[in-house]
Amino acid sequence: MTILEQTVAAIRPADPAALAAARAHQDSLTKPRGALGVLEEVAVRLAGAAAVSPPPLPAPAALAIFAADHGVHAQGVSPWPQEVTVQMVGNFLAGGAVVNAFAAQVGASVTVVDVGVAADLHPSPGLTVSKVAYGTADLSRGPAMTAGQVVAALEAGIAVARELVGQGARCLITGDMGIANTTASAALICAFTGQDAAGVTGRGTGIDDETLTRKVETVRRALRVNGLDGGAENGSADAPERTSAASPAAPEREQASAAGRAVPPLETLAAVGGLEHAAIAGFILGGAALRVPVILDGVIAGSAALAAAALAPDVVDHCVAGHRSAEPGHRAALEHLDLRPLVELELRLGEGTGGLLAHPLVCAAVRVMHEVATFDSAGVTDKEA
Ligand SMILES: O=C(O)c1ccc[n+]([C@@H]2O[C@H](COP(=O)([O-])O)[C@@H](O)[C@H]2O)c1
Ligand SMILES: Cc1cc2nc[nH]c2cc1C
Repeated sequence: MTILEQTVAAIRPADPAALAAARAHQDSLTKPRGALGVLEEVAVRLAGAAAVSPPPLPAPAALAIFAADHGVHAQGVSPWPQEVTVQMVGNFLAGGAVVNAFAAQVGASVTVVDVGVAADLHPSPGLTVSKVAYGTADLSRGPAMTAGQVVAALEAGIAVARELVGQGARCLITGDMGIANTTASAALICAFTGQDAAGVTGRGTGIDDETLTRKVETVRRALRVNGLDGGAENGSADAPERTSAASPAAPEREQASAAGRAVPPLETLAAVGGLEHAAIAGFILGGAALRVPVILDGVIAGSAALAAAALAPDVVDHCVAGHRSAEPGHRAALEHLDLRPLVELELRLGEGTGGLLAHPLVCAAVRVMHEVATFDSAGVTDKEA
C-alpha cells in the first residue's frame, strides 16, 4: 500500500461509546445542562475522535503553513504579484507576520512547508522543503497538476502531520500561503459541492468588481476545460485530451456531489487544486489517522478538507472548523462538511490565523471535561435529583 492508501485506511469514524460517555459526563458537571453551548459539542466531538472520554487536552498545538504558487495567477485574478508568496515565506521564517504574533499568543509552534513555491528557498530553521513543483500549471487551461504531483503533495502533508505528532503535537492547525490560491479554492468548492462559481468566488486579498468578474469567469472556464462543470461541454474544443496527468494512479472513491455528479477526488484536486491544497488535505488525513484533532483555518483549508473528505469521509469527525472567513465559498464548504465555525471575525488573511484564534476555545472546551466538578463530587443539588 502507498502512504496515502495506508493513511486513508487508518482513519476511523467517531467512536460511539466515547461520544455517549462524553455527553453523559457533560450532563454530570456543575452547570445547567447545555450551558456551554457549542463548546460542549466541541468537547464531545474530540472525545469521539480520540475514542476516549474525556479526550486528551489538544495541546501543544502545531501549525503548518503550506506555501505554493499558482499558474492561474497569469489570468489576473489577484492584485498581488506572485513573488509575494516567497517574500511572505521569508516573513514567516523571520517571525514578522500576523501568524507569528497569533502563534506566540496561543503558544503554538510554526512550521513553514514549501510544497510548490516558484522560487528556490534556502534551508532555514522552521522551514521544511518538500517541493513538488515550481507552482502549478494554469488550471483555467487544463489540469493544474499531474497525478504524480497531487499524490506527492498529499504525501508531503501526511509526512508533516506525522513529524509534528511524533514531536509531541496533540493538535494540528492548518495554514496556507499562495498568491491566487482563492481562485483554486473556489474551483474546488464548485467541483465538490456543485455550487455555481458566482456564489462561491470572492475578493480574496481584495479585488475590484472588474477583477471579480474575470475571476468568476476563470473559475467557470477551469471547470469547463477540466470536465468538472457537470458535463455539458465535455469534449468541446477547449477541453484538453485526458491524459495520465489527469488520471490518478491511486485508488479513489467516487463521490456524488451536491449536483448529483460523480466527483473523483484525486482527479478533481489535480485538475483545479493547488499544491498547498493537496498538502493540506494530506495534513488533515495524516492527523486524523493518528487521532490527533485538526483545526481548519480559512477557505483554502475548507476547500482542501472537501478533497480530504472525498477521499476518506470519516476524516471530518477529526476536524474542527476554527473560523469562517469572509470568502463566500468558505460558507459553502463548511455547510457541505457539516462543520460549524467557532470564530467569525471577517478575517480573510489565511496563514492559519483563524485556526490559531480558535485553539484556546477548543482547549477550554476539553479542560472543562477534566477539571470541572460533578454535582455528586461537589455536593451541589442537581435540579433533577
Ligand atoms: O483564509 C482565507 O479564507 C483567505 C481569504 C482570502 C485570502 N487569503 C490569503 O490570500 C492569498 C490568496 O488571495 P488571492 O486574492 O491572491 O487569491 C493566500 O495567501 C491566502 O492565504 C486567505
Ligand atoms: C501581504 C500578504 C500576506 C498574506 N498572508 C497570507 N496571504 C497573504 C497575502 C498577502 C498579499
